[in-house]
Amino acid sequence: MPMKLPFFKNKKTKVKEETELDNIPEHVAIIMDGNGRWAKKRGFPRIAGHKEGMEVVKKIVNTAVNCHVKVLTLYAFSTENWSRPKSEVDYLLGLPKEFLHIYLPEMIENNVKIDTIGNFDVLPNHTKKAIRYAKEQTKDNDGLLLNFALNYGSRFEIVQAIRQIITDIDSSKLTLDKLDEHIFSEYLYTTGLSDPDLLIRTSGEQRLSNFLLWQLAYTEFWFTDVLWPDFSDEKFKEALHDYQRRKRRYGGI
Ligand SMILES: Cc1cc(N2CCCCCC2)n2ncc(-c3ccc(F)cc3)c2n1
Repeated sequence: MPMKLPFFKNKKTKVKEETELDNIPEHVAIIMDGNGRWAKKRGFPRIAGHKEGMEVVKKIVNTAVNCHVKVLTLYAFSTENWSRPKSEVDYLLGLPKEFLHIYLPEMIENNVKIDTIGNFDVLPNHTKKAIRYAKEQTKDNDGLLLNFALNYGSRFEIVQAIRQIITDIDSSKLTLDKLDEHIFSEYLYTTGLSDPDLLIRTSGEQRLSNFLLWQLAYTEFWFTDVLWPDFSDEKFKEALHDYQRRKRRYGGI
């Protein structure tokens, strides 16, 4: 008597339809590079590139909202940027106030929550005042988290984390045996945030420039020659679609 094999009900297995929203990267990080080059190509002063770049920030934020991205981290000012001419540093650190003066109402309307990572305290008072107000005005929003990396440097962030861990171990707030990757990540500016799923860098450069060195360990990188002021919602969606293609498993594991 042949062994009776189990049989499956002749039910039509539901094929999961891939949708536009499948495999959307939850956290997208962007190195917004190429602003100076954009201005130079046009015979404009460098600050014209930064100004145009600020307008693109607003466009890409709206696109990220519409594409259901959950966190958007933008590298706006690095610790290395302090070495630029004072006039350019002053202009750059005036952009947060200018951006928020124009676009904060629209950010609130779109349920965007604004936050920052980086060494905030040493920024100019006018910059801090504008950003503190925006953080307060958006603190209860639960839509896109718009996270500006301001006066951010990853190596500084990692050294600060190590210093604090040593302090906490010395004061018995932490014991060495409890220290692992998860506990370490809680000492970084990005504590509580998931690591970026997708990193976009514009202007053709293919390096990290001291950005999120710990957090990008498993992140997909997408590079484009397009200069940030020329970046568009079409290019942003191209990056998202490329990410979706990489993550598609066609029913496999
Ligand atoms: C320093 C800096 C530079 C800056 N650029 C424009 C984008 C291209 C890259 C550099 C220049 N942008 N663009 C938006 C902000 C900003 C920051 C915080 C905030 F709460 C609201 C807006 C910004 N901040």
